[in-house]
Amino acid sequence: MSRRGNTALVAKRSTDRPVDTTEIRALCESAGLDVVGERTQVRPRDPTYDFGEGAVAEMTERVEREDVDVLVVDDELDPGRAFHLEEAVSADVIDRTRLVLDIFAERAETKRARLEVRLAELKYELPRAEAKARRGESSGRRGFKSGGEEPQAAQMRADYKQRIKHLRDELDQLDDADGDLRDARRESGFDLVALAGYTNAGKSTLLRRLADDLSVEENAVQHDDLDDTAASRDRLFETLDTTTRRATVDDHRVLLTDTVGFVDDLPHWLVSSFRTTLAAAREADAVLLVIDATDDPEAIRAKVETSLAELDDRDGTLVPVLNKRDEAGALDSKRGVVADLAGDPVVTSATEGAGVDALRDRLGDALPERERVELTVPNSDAGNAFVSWCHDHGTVREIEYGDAISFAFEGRPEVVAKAEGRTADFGE
Ligand SMILES: Nc1nc2c(ncn2[C@@H]2O[C@H](COP(=O)(O)OP(=O)(O)OP(=O)(O)O)[C@@H](O)[C@H]2O)c(=O)[nH]1
Ligand SMILES: [Mg+2]
Repeated sequence: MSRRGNTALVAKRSTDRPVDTTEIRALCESAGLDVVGERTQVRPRDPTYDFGEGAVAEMTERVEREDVDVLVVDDELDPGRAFHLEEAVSADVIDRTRLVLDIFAERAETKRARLEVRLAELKYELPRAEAKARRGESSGRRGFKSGGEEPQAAQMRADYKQRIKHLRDELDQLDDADGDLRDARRESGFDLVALAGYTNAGKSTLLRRLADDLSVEENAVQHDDLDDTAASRDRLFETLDTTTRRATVDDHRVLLTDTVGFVDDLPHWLVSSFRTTLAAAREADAVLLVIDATDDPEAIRAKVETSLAELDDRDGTLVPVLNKRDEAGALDSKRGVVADLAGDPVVTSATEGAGVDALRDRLGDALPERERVELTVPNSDAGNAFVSWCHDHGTVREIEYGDAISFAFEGRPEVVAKAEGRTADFGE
């Protein structure tokens, strides 16, 4: 972040009372800003400043008096309003989207997350750069060229578009690679489970509860945020990169993937920049939708509705999880709200471990049906090697060794089909 300092004043305008600044303050904190005060206003959007002139004058005075570096506006500001406001208050003005982008940029660790953040930033910057170019052109250079656009502005737009296209292409390639990786994982006998839900709901904490001690992580993440620092910090968007760990659920070998949390009021183009992390959820065999039980029932309703819309075209079964029961107070109505929208939730406390066994049971039921076949192979080196392969790709039961080895094998249908194909190779 290229700001001078981190002292922030929060400003929020709304047409409805009360004007709630809880979330924008939490976002500021996540961005490392020190919020020294707030100015809220109930009124329609002002065409020049977003806020009314009186509020702007007051904010200007506070910026001066309290040495504020940044005015954080809880709204998406169009380029014109942002410019006017910045001129008026003499501080950096950051809108909600920019703030979220700053947090994303700071958290992004994998190549994918960095590309996604950069893509989102370019999409955010393009209209603002255009507005700036227009302001520059309208002051003094008007009439320089008759008709058409100023060459500089046109060139700038073309550059942005080119960079955006380039990033999209790179991300598409990563997507393809991800799809291939998911196929390979399924063929290796893993069921794929994703954790989705709003930021701060407890997804990563729950993932740690469910995961086997032994973790496999092939996600080029340099430092594993799941281990010693894992006493989960209460910051939003703690998880920006998807992280995958192994778990065992009812004999199913499972890969659990954590995803970036949803947040309200983000423009759609920003959410779509992070579509690849959502792909992990959409294409999983089961999705744990983690819901923060400390929210009030109405907030829970709104969040579950949004989450379901994001996951609308998913392939797998959805398992709702109402987490943080240790802090949530009365649960009946909250549970009812979730049950109405998404089915009866499993109630958990990820920090205390309560409900985790029940969650494993529900997850076991949600995973794809497994097939079972009876197999017989020669009791030879090749036969024994095949049995080890079966252990690695599914569940081996009722094994008997004699002249031949016979056993029951259970696994994902594609794995069972492959196993049957391989027994055919033993001839006879
Ligand atoms: N009291 C209580 N706190 C919890 C519980 N589960 C998680 N938390 C806390 O909630 C905060 C957020 O937990 P995370 O697991 O990081 O949440 P997340 O959903 O992964 O958040 P993002 O990565 O930002 O999307 C942390 O401070 C956790 O310790 C719970 O069951 N009870
Ligand atoms: Mg997380």
